[in-house]
Amino acid sequence: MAPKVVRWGMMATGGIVQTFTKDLLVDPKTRGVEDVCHVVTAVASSSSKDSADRFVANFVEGKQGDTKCSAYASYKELVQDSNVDIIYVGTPHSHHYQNCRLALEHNKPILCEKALTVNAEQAKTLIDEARKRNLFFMEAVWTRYFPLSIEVRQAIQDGKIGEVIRVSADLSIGEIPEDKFDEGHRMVNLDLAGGVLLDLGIYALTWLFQTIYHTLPKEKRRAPTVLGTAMTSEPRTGADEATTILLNFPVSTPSGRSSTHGVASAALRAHFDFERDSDQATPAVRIFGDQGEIQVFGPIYRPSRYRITYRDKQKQTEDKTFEFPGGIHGMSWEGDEAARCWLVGKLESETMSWDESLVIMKTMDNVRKQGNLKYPDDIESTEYPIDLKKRDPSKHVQTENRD
Ligand SMILES: NC(=O)C1=CN([C@@H]2O[C@H](COP(=O)(O)OP(=O)(O)OC[C@H]3O[C@@H](n4cnc5c(N)ncnc54)[C@H](OP(=O)(O)O)[C@@H]3O)[C@@H](O)[C@H]2O)C=CC1
Ligand SMILES: O=C1OC[C@@H](O)[C@H](O)[C@H]1O
Repeated sequence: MAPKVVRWGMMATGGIVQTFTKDLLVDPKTRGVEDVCHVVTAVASSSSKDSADRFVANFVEGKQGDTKCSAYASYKELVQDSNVDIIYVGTPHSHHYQNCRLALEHNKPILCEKALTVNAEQAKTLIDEARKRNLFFMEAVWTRYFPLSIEVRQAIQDGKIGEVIRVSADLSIGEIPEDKFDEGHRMVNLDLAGGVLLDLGIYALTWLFQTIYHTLPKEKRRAPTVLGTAMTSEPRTGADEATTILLNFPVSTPSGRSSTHGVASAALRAHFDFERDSDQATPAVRIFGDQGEIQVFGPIYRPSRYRITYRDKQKQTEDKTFEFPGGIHGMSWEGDEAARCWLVGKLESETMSWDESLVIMKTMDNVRKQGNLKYPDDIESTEYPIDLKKRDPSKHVQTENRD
């Protein structure tokens, strides 16, 4: 049977939208996907029509046969385009709430970049709105859809390492912020909800949640308590440049244990593993079970290798490495998932459910409260519409993507 075609509309023309578009337009058959395929039928830039035109010329034209792609100079025109099935929101997370409200208001399903919003109240408002309007809505946490992540979750559910006692996960990127990011960069700019918690810490939390919380049957999933946090401010902007979090997940195991611990960390100046490309590499995620351990090698947003070691020395250590088929960066799998969900009329993806997005946002709210980290009132607000602070697009520093 011919694959079903899903028509995407891209909201923004920045770094991540470019990467996502490139991945989406790689032939799905290269990754064994036969049921869906993707085209990009519209792109919008809030800075200029020129930027949207350039995007179409560089990333879309010539990559999807005869399918045409419109270029718009406003997000409003994009959400009004009837040739678009689903919108990918790739703006800074400070803007997700306003941008998603706009799309939902025009009855468009959404795949929205992480972090879903700035706070849990905004996330809940969007979820309620999507539910009310019967629209698909998903946080684009790409890593969850990697074959590697699926296998690791399955290994835990199969009991390969016994009961999970503790999980630690780190995403520290080893950059000197004063050299790497000017004060306007989204990584450190509070007006764009900059800082490591929402940008990088969310991956460490993703690993804790997908291995401890998500591997339980739905009715047994309980929000963790936040036992402790440490937060360091970036000297120029006050954004968090290092955050460490200790979580306690309530569980109920056959052996009578009632909690599983999670330790999540993220930082700009430290690095998860300076030896990452050598045979001295150390794992950035460690899932400690009572019968063994699963180690995932970083960067944890795009891991390609894991190892399982066993208490029982008769059992062989297992090492597994993954390829990125068709030369993809790794974002196509979440695109396939969103397309499939939308095609069958699902409102949410099981793998990144509304419940889990919300629990994670609540956890991050709690961490920020303890660290006394606030963003400007307009980006914390649930009011809609708000004209967020104007920027000068000529001063915008576009993110380059790391591998
Ligand atoms: N999943 C992943 O691997 C990654 C996810 N991300 C997430 O994607 C989002 C965007 O990041 P990224 O693409 O790196 O950022 P960029 O700065 O490269 O691009 C963001 C784009 O958003 C649009 N935009 C709208 N309003 C603003 C504003 N006030 N300031 C700046 N840009 C604005 C601009 O596009 P235009 O002018 O065309 O409207 C801009 O190019 C973030 O939420 C981030 O967390 C980022 C990197 C990797
Ligand atoms: O989501 C992300 O993943 C990759 C990182 O390089 C980037 O800063 C972050 O936003």
